[in-house]
Amino acid sequence: MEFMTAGESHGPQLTGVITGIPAGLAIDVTSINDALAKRQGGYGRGARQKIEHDQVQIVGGVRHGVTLGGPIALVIVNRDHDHWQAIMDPVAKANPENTLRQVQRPRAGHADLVGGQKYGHRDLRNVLERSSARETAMKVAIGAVCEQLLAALGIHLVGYVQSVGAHDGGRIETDDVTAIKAAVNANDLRVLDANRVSAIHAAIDDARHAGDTLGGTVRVVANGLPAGIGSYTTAPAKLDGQIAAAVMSVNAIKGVAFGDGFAVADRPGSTVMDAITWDADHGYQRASNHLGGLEGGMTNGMPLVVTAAMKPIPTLYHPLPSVNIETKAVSLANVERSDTTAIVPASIVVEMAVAIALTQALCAQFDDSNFARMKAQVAAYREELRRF
Ligand SMILES: Cc1cc2nc3c(=O)[nH]c(=O)nc-3n(C[C@H](O)[C@H](O)[C@H](O)COP(=O)(O)O)c2cc1C
Ligand SMILES: C=C(O[C@@H]1CC(C(=O)O)=C[C@@H](OP(=O)(O)O)[C@H]1O)C(=O)O
Repeated sequence: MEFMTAGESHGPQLTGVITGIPAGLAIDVTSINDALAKRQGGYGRGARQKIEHDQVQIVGGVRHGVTLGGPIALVIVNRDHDHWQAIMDPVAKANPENTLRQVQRPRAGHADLVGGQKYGHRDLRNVLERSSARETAMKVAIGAVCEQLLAALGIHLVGYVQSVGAHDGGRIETDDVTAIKAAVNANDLRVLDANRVSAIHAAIDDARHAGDTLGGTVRVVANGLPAGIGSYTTAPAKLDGQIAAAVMSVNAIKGVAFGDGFAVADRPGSTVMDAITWDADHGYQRASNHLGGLEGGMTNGMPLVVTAAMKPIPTLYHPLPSVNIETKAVSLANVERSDTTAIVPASIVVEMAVAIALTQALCAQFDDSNFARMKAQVAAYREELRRF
């Protein structure tokens, strides 16, 4: 399974194409739109989300709610394009007199300067329109299709905010609880401890008032994966590498870890390895899950636990010094309308990145032509594992 997205942040639409999803998979548009709505939510978002009301249109590869086996084509319209028609027209020639919304003072931490240097753009808007995380709306729609395949195989994912940076340089943690799913759906911050929400809102307010921004960490848990997805045999076949690449490709994600993460480096092996157990009903399991469900580049049947670190939003309303690329004068960086933090949307974008990577691994390992055949193969494989 492969996918591609196209489209600029203020262009007419986002377009997505997915190949390699088997025929015969039921697709529910409502749940794709629910995922899109979650991505638009969260405290600390900028004004753009008041304009957009993301809804997917399926325009290829699905008939009467069931996949056909061909490329699946998806569209999400950018409502904000109405305000940008002349500036972002894909066809009409630019009016050289109209310098409105041109960008010449690159923002540190965004793609502006290096993207301009690499692609030869003097108007850095040509960079930021595509480097914008607006693209993650389509990634979520694609991931929501993947989650439907995974759910039909008994594999369920949830993403949530684990911590948010604080304006004083500290960190506000949210608490892990067992009823992750219910709690995640219960509040807009997708955090698990309601008492923490007001502290997090206050930290985000502080940052906004100071013209500053915040990052944080998000966690994704996937339950129901059979052991042995991925492989130890070659570097590109290792599932941990595939998931890390998918998660790191999300805008502003700067770190990824599995299970207990970087902490394992400081602990003795006896407290990090997960002891092997066996019973007739479940076959092999692990007594703990420090390694986050991965051994040797393969799932081991325990929940997959992925944590990702997001840097603060690069656009600062109190901008850092920059350089005007035309005059070379020291100038404050350009200020674009922006989020103060996007940690809540990041929790669903990272969840969907993991869903895409898992779907790719499953489609590579089992029949990817017909979903009923894939499902039967996965069920037979689960039984083989139980009897091993
Ligand atoms: C959901 C989401 C929303 C974002 N919103 C903004 C934003 O409003 N302003 C901004 O400057 N960066 C925003 N970012 C981050 C930038 O897109 C990102 O930092 C930039 O593309 C540079 O890529 P890098 O941080 O991966 O190096 C957002 C990221 C995500 C995941
Ligand atoms: C549009 C989205 O996020 C955008 C991501 C983004 C960036 O630089 O990454 C900058 C902002 O764009 P705008 O200037 O149009 O408000 C965000 O709103 C979205 O998430 O739907």
